[in-house]
Amino acid sequence: MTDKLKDAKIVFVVGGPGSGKGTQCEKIVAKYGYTHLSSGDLLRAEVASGSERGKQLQAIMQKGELVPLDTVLDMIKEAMIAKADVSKGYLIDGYPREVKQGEEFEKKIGAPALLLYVDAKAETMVKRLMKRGETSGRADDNEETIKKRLDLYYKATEPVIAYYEKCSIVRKVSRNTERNMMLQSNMTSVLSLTP
Ligand SMILES: Nc1ncnc2c1ncn2[C@H]1C[C@H](O)[C@@H](COP(=O)(O)OP(=O)(O)O)O1
Ligand SMILES: [Mg+2]
Repeated sequence: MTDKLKDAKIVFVVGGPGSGKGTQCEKIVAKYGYTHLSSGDLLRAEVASGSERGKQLQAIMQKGELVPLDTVLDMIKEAMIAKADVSKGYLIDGYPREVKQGEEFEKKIGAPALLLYVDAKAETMVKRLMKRGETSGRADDNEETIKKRLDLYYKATEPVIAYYEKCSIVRKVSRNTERNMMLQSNMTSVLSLTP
């Protein structure tokens, strides 16, 4: 455990590729002033830096596979520490991608207060990703890689939701509930500053 992050409020944001995790996070940032950290964005920044490690990451991401756990966890932890003095809490978007990632996070950083599950139909996710691919410039927004990312989501990431349901910290948000989400008292009490 890192001292600086000892009492940090942590919210995991989990959902399939193109489910709208980033959009939900932006809304929470606007309303609650949380720090948004997207594992995918952190990884893409490393790729963009042109480093040797970035090149290896790029090759993995292009195939729609998961990068090594230690790499992504180190990056998240570093980014969290960098914001520790000003952060009201953290939205960890795109992590954990598998149960093991959640367990390691808890060992090295701390336990999440909440898991926000961004639900969307497979068909919707594929449509959005194909559309995003027209302008995103992302090497993984193509039909073949999208299919692999979806398969991996159902196989490796969905079990994460069941895992955290056991401790009753999962809150589901889908298109229908989106508008009401910010009014839900359980969300508000966890996210707000008042103890
Ligand atoms: N927690 C994590 N563990 C391993 N690989 C990850 C990861 N988060 C992101 N990646 C890698 C694999 C993903 O296919 C890629 C893009 O991630 P993302 O930006 O979260 O994409 P998506 O739009 O599919 O949700 O980066
Ligand atoms: Mg994203």
